[in-house]
Order: sequence, then structure tokens, then C-alpha cells
Amino acid sequence: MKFIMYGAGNIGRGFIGALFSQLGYEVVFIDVDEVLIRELNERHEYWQEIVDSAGSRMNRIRNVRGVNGRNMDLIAKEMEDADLMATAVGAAMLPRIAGSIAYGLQARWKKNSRVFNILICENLMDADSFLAGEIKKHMAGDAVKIFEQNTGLVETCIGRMVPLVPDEKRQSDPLYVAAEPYDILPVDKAGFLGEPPACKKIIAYEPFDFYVQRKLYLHNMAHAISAYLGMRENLRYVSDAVKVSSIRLIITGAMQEAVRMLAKKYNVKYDELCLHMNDLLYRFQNPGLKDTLLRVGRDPLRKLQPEDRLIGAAVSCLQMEVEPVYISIGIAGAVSAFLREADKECTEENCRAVLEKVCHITPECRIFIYTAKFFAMFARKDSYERMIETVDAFYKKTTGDII
Ligand SMILES: NC(=O)c1ccc[n+]([C@@H]2O[C@H](COP(=O)([O-])OP(=O)(O)OC[C@H]3O[C@@H](n4cnc5c(N)ncnc54)[C@H](O)[C@@H]3O)[C@@H](O)[C@H]2O)c1
Ligand SMILES: O=P(O)(O)OC[C@@H](O)[C@@H](O)[C@H](O)[C@H](O)CO
Repeated sequence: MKFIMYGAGNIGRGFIGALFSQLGYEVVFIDVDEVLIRELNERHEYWQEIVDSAGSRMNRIRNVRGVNGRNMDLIAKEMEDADLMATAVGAAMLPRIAGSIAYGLQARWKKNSRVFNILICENLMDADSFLAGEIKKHMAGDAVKIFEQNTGLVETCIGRMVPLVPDEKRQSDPLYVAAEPYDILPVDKAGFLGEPPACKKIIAYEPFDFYVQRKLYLHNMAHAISAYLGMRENLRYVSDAVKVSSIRLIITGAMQEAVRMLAKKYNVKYDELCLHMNDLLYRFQNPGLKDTLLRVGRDPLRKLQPEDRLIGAAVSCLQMEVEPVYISIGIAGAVSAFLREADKECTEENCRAVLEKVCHITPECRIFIYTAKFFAMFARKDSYERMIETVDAFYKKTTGDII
């Protein structure tokens, strides 16, 4: 059995490629990083360290090799007889690999009539229709029809946290990767042509929307807030940020808003979602994981898009009559981080422009009002305790809640 892993980075080596190797597949990694490809082809194995709060253990991942991501003919050759494929290259890179996937699929159809499933392992809403659209741009005539009948594009939820490998470790072993113990892979049952692989860690759900939203609007939203709040305090790791009581209060408040939204939207038990939330908070604290705030907060522009973790969660909250006040502290943090990265001043005017043009939030919307207030507090270097007091005031004003 052959599994193609497009992207030999953290998730490729640290989760999906390792999982399929352990299931008995030969795993062929495709990547543009030539060092990784050379090492995979010389060693045919690598070490994965699983880190929890009590310590760590090493897994030897075997039966792997690599293919250069710039060689479309070699990629197509591998796709001809592969059993399954996955992508983990980063959402922004999907358009870049769509051409070679389209080329490889068309080469495959000449030799092999078996259906082909591609697991999309990126943090992206509607990843299946997005990738389908990109692949179709490289197909014409009958090919589009065959593609639609013959290819399953499968959404997944990648919940495992895989930190960046520190430079000194990477230099001594370019293939080394560390990950947390959590290794459940929810997949969209409806996206599969045929049966999903039989493995108790790969759980097929239908409908899948709830799992995607729980991942992006609870896990990734809270993760992003830990990054933007922690960076402001010059902290390094997620585990450091969640240890600061005021930051933890804000993260927990934002997660509770998302939990209430998800419970109402999908008619899921509030208590179950609270257990999931507590588990996430516990996992964020894993001190051995050393997941940097820099990785978790990377690309604030992407994280501020209307459907992404912050705005998507806040808008869904309003739709479900939940006030996204704590989440708005996170949005203000992300806007500040984006402006700093873009070398723009943290002025009210620039914040307005980001909210309107990037996030598509209009000035009448309460998300705008909350965020503008917190953004001004960020700019004034107000404390998080002060922001929490302001949250209470907003809650009282909008909902009349007694706190
Ligand atoms: N790291 C995590 O904890 C985590 C968890 C869940 C989801 N994700 C998502 O998984 C995806 C991958 O994240 P990651 O952390 O593994 O990133 P990463 O940067 O470690 O890995 C991406 C890999 O893709 C390769 N790549 C980029 N462009 C390519 C191309 N055109 N052809 C072939 N290879 C290419 C890169 O060289 C790199 O090795 C992202 O969408 C991310 O949001 C990451
Ligand atoms: O990969 P990003 O930049 O979309 O998001 C950063 C992290 O929140 C993310 O990688 C998580 O670690 C991951 O989704 C695991 O749950």
C-alpha cells in the first residue's frame, strides 16, 4: 500500500505521514525542501518524539522516501499506483500544488481506473471546494468530469499540535520532529469515494461542518489569542502564555463564547463542549512541547480573514446571539500584530481600515465597536486586567447580564 504525503513539514512528518507509516503504508513525501528529500531517500526512516507533561518517548518512523516537489513527472509517476494521498503544505500553498495534482491525476487515469482520495490537512474552511476549484483550473473538457467522478477531496480536522523544530535540533537531524500525544484524525465521511482507511484513530463523521468549526473557531481561535496576547508580554511559548492568569482568563472567556455559539448552532451538549475546551486548555499547557507563539500567531492577515478563526468565530457568535466580547480582544491583538508586521502605525484609522477591508466588518457591527475599544487599549498599553473589566461593562450593557 502506498500513501503520498504532499508536504514533509511538521504535520506531514509529525502526524499524517507517521500515522500512515504505522498503519503499514509505504509513505512517499513530496516537498520542495531538498534537504528533507535527500535525507528521506538516504535513511528511509526518521525519529518522531512524542512529548507530554510527564516526559517523552521516541518513535522510529520507517518505510519512507521522498520526491522533489518541483519534478511534476516524478510526482505523476508516484500518483499512478498510489492508494491514498494527503496535503499539508499550508493553505496558501494549495494553489501552487494544484497544477501538479491535476497533472498527476490525468497521468493516473491512463493507467489506473481506481478512485483516488486526497485528504486535505490544512487549517482552511471549505478546503475541499477550494482545492477542487484550483485543480480544475488546470483541466479542460472531459478531464473535469472524470475528476469529479473519480477523485474524493476529503476535509479533515488536524487537532494535533506539532511545534517548529528548533534550529539546533534541525541541524543535527533535519528529519527530527516532535508532537503532542493527541493523534485523532476526524475526516469527512461524505468526501470519501469508497471506505475511509480502517483505523480507530481515523474517525469518519457526517455531517462534518461541526468538527471543522469546533477546530477552527474553538481550538485555533483560542490558540491565536494566546499568541497575540503572549507576544505582547514578550513570552515565547503557548504554555507560558496560558500560565499568565489574566491571559488565561481572556482565553477561557473567548472559548466559552465559542462553546455557547457551537452548542446553539449545532445543538450539541454544552457540557460535552466544555470538556473539550478544558482538554484543549490542558493541552496548551504542555511544557515539553515548546510550541512558539511565533508559529501559532504566524500570518495574522490570513487569521483575520472573514471566515477564519477570529472573525469567523465572532460573526457566528453574533448569529447565535452570543456576544463575542472576549474574542474581540483577540481580534484587536491580531490587528495590532498585523499592523506591526506591515510596518504601519497602530492608529485608530489603520485599525478601522483593517476591520473594514480585511475582516469585512462594518462600523455598526458590535464586533467593530468592541474591537476598536480594545485596540485603543492595546495602543495605550493598558493591562489585561483593565480589558477584562471593560468586557464586563460591555456584557452588562448589551445583555443586561448580572456578572
Ligand atoms: N503544525 C501544526 O501544529 C498544525 C496543526 C494543524 C494544522 N496545521 C496545518 O497544516 C498545514 C501544514 O503545516 P505545518 O506546520 O506542517 O507547516 P510546515 O511549514 O512545517 O510544512 C509545510 C511543508 O510544505 C512544504 N511545501 C511548501 N510548498 C510546497 C510545494 N509547492 N510543493 C511541495 N511542498 C511544499 C514546505 O517545504 C514544508 O516542508 C498548514 O495548513 C497548517 O495550518 C498545522
Ligand atoms: O497553522 P495555522 O497558522 O493555521 O494555525 C496555527 C496553530 O493554531 C495551528 O497550527 C494548530 O497548532 C493546529 O491547528 C493544531 O491544532
